[in-house]
Amino acid sequence: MLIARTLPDLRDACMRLRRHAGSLALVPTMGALHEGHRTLVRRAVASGAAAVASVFVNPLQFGPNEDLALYPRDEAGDLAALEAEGCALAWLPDVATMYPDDAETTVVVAGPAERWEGDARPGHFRGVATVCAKLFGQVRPDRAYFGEKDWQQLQVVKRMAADLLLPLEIVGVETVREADGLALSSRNRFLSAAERTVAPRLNAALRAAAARIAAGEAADAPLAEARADLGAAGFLVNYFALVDGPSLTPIAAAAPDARLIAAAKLGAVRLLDNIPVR
Ligand SMILES: Nc1ncnc2c1ncn2[C@@H]1O[C@H](COP(=O)(O)OP(=O)(O)OP(=O)(O)O)[C@@H](O)[C@H]1O
Ligand SMILES: CC(C)(CO)[C@@H](O)C(=O)[O-]
Ligand code: BAL
Repeated sequence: MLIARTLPDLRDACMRLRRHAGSLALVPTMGALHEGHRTLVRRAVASGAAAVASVFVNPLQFGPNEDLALYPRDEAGDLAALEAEGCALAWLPDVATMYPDDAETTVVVAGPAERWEGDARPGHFRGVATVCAKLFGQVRPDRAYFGEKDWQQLQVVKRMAADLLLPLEIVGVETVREADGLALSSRNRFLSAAERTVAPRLNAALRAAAARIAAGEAADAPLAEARADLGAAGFLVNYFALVDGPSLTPIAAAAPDARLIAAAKLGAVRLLDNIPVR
């Protein structure tokens, strides 16, 4: 596996890989890689392209009171995992490369970036869209892989790529879960043992509400009951909503592309999850 830490090294590696494999597939990550990330890399490798994974903890997507300083970092473990999955190139830029002092441009997506995570984390999607636009410009991949676990992020990146006429395909990959339903996330390691036993209830509440809504019930009561049950179990529910999947606008009942999305805090850890309603 090649490792690039500077733009000249990245350009050289990408040119060689493109010549050899014909196409490039990018997996953007913030490191602390787990089976969810590894699944994205496997999907990229299976596409026949040379897989490029970026590892960059992006300061622009963290709010002033968020966990940037505490975000888990494990470069040696990340490189070993990427190599084991057949990744061709690891791109490990530093902050000065991604955000030169004289930079004056950021990317702001409206529509799917509004509401939900957009409300809970002001500026977050500006940071995500900006860093993804830069990564796409640096690597020039034919495809980029994102997890459905961060559903709203996936829709924001798809919207940005379409609106800016970027010549790449954005591929969504189904959420990888623990056996008890908890979506894998780098932040799960901060759950206490007691919180870890409660955490799968978020996914269970989504599945219970989805079954009722898919059976024809209006969303109000299942959503209200899910919020109340999760509150009683110790979650601080941020949102638990039925939306149109691509646009993230709230809807009142089942529809094609309907999706249940939720964010809830358990102790210090903010958990995200979502599932289709069908
Ligand atoms: N359980 C999962 N299943 C599928 N994809 C995932 C999963 N967890 C993360 N990803 C995807 O991996 C990519 C990188 O995510 P990131 O590095 O933020 O990891 P994370 O585990 O989501 O961390 P965080 O704790 O910040 O949510 C994103 O496209 C994300 O959606
Ligand atoms: C897409 C991403 C790598 C951009 O920093 C990040 O938001 C993430 O890890 O999901
Ligand atoms: N997985 C989304 C990145 C973040 O929480 O900032």
